[in-house]
Amino acid sequence: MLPASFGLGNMLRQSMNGSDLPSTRLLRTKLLSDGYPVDHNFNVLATHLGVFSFVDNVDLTVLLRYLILSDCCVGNTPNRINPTCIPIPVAPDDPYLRLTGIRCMNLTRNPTFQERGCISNAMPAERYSVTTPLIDLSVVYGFTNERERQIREYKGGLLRAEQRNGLDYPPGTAPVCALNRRPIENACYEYGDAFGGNLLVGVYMTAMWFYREHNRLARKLAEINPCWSDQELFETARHINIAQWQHIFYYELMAELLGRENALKAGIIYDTHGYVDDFDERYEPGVYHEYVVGGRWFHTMQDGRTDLYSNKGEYLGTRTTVDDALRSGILEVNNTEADLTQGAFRQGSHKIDYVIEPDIAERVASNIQAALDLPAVDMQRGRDQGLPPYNQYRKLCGLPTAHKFEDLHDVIFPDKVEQMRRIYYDVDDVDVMTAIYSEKLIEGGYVGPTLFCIMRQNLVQWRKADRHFFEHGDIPASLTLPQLYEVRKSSAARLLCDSGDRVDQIQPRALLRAGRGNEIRSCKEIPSMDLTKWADPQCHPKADNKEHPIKEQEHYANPYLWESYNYDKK
Ligand code: HEM
Repeated sequence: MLPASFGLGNMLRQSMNGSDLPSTRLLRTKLLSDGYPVDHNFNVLATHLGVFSFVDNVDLTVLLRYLILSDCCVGNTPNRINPTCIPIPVAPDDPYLRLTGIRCMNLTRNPTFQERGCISNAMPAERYSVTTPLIDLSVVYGFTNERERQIREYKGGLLRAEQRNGLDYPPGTAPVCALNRRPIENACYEYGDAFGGNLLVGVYMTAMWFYREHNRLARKLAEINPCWSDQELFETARHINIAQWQHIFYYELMAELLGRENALKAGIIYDTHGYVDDFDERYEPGVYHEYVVGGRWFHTMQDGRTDLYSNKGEYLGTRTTVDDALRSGILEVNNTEADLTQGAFRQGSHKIDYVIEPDIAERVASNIQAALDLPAVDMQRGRDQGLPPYNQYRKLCGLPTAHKFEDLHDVIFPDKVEQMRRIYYDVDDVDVMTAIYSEKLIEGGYVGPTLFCIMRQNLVQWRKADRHFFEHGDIPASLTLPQLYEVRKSSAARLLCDSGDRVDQIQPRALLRAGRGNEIRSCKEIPSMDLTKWADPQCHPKADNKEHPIKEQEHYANPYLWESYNYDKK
């Protein structure tokens, strides 16, 4: 969003006085605390879909570099010689690590286009990422034609799957889970993106639901259109699957996190039953550096525990979330997938605030590294990706430039500003990610004003840049209006009912805690898509194929998702 800011030779930006910027571990421990508060609004399913959405549009292969291969903390001292090293110093009086002797956290720079010889070293370092930078289920389908060929069955439009207990599973042969130094349980799934897809529990559960959902859609479409080829079935199932993911992502997850009213005003979502033709060929599909750095704010909502529940709602136990990274095989041990799925919509997420769950703050790399503080890494990544100081984003986002620390009081709590004043040399040194972790939340949303401004820019850009965005009606491949109307019935609740492991009841707004107005109820009461709207006249020559007009009272395809908004309007 803004020109990159690096030091000489693309090293990390320096402080206004020419010294290194302060340790992000120091900033993190002074500004954010460790603790266990539970959110009253969101549940763990929102976290799962959130992290899945990021893996859908950016890759985390940088982890392979520093978790497995590098040592940027030789002898517990930050390595300043190796240019790929950006370790985080730990102060001797660190509140948690003072007794351990750990004085350095291992971290390497993101891979860049420069390293691959694609652009000159004289240009600002540019992060290299291989995933498609759109909301397009690339975790499930992959991001190359070659990978798509590997995961397709080439029969009935299906993705390759093994059937166990009446459920589809992708083949379980991906070698990537060997990176977790724990016993490998049976499977590590061949999702389209095998690394990203198996990475974290939220990702491999969500990838599983959408993988199965593809096959469910393909089988239904084959019943409706027996004359369709494998290719037609595959393309249409994938089109519907991506369309419903975009609907869930924009109208359910983002609408709740940013505030529905805010998202409407910003042109992120629309209050309409028709098409939204906002495709604009001047916009390029892409992910802003600020979006993937700023999005890390949601690490605050990540719980360190993933609870197991029976489908009657009885608490069965809990798992340590960070230990389950790269360990998707656990899903098929006993009833783990079914129990974690129940837990996902019954367990409150970690509260979205300034307190970080201790495992996320102290040992996010599980047993692979002695200590790793994720929010500190998040702040360091802002520097690694060349984000200029916070003051420049204030200007970009319509806030006045701060000339002294006290000027930050408009959007940051005074006690946090006071900490910043003590740690930074100059107000122009303040990192944008440090500020995102410190800003007061906007009215009706769960992000501060700078992150809102950043997310708005990317979310609007994705809609405008993606010719195939589900609400666009102006290309031959667009959904017809009756089909669009069906996609607008989709929801996370329906996805779990159709493609989760043994879900027969759920609350309609499944990302939110169950309770009054959002009671857990039978899946029969959760709106579902009518796939006969995809019936092909060529397979049904005698049928009445006229399109039926949509009635006004059917305005909102899934009334549950708009409930809070209509309530607020009243
Ligand atoms: C078990 C839970 C989670 C763990 C263990 C985890 C861990 C990580 C790690 C290790 C990184 C890379 C750190 C680096 O830059 O070197 C990362 C990046 C990131 N995470 Fe998480 N995370 C979790 C949940 C979430 C959630 C719930 C969200 C958002 C809803 C999220 C959003 C992000 C984003 C946006 C990035 C940056 C991606 C990139 O730049 O490639 N994470 N996370």
